Amino acid sequence: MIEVSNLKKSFGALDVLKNVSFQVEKGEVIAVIGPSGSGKSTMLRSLVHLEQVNGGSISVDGEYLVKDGVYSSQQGIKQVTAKMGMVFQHFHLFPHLTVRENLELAPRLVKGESREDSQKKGSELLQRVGLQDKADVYPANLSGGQKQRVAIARALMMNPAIMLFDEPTSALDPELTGEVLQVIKQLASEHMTMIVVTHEMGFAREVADRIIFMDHGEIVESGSPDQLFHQPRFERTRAFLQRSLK
Ligand SMILES: Nc1ncnc2c1ncn2[C@@H]1O[C@H](COP(=O)(O)OP(=O)(O)OP(=O)(O)O)[C@@H](O)[C@H]1O
Repeated sequence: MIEVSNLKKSFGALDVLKNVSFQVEKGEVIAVIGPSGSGKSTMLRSLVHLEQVNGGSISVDGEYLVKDGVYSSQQGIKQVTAKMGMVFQHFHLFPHLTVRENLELAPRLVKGESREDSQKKGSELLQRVGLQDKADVYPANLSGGQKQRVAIARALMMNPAIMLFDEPTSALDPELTGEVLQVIKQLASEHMTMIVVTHEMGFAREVADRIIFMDHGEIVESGSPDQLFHQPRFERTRAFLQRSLK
């Protein structure tokens, strides 16, 4: 359903993505791992047009965001990016809005949903992430784990077909990562299509259907967690895993 081919992205003279290609099927959970600076975030951000690529193609369900380096019309870009919800490392909640208002803003403004509909959906999603009692609280009064769960609920408000997570637990104290990973696991069990950039190897092993290992702007190896964690032929991923577990 997501098809990425020969993606290229440079920042000045720095080639950050070099011919990145992969596909994600409906319902698949992909974990993207790799050293710092390998291009994981840039790849993810390119999918939702937060980065403009220099070449290659991205399509979702056959609709192109960019084809051979040429972007679709504004309308086309909107249609493709609307299929994806994104969750960032640093939450990106609106600080001047309550939790409920953070959730309801985009559905009302972008989709023109009625107050009644967005309130109903907001309450359901807050319940789902275990924060029904925080609806009228401002982000400053939430823990990092709670903020991230609000960010996930906010992304789900737009009914995305695909959820993208960019290191969703990296900014959290270790004791708060579990509550966020639990919500992502719940989505995986409901067969939400997801791409999760993560440094949480245990999570990648447990939840991902497939792991993509990126290094220096390339997908170096990819396979099931079992393959990557245990088979000798995936030696570069294994070497990385051993380094990161030290
Ligand atoms: N806006 C930018 N301008 C210039 N260079 C950038 C920009 N964004 C990213 N880079 C560079 O691109 C490279 C890849 O960055 P990216 O954030 O995609 O890596 P990453 O694999 O997600 O790293 P990390 O795990 O540390 O988040 C890095 O060398 C980074 O410094």
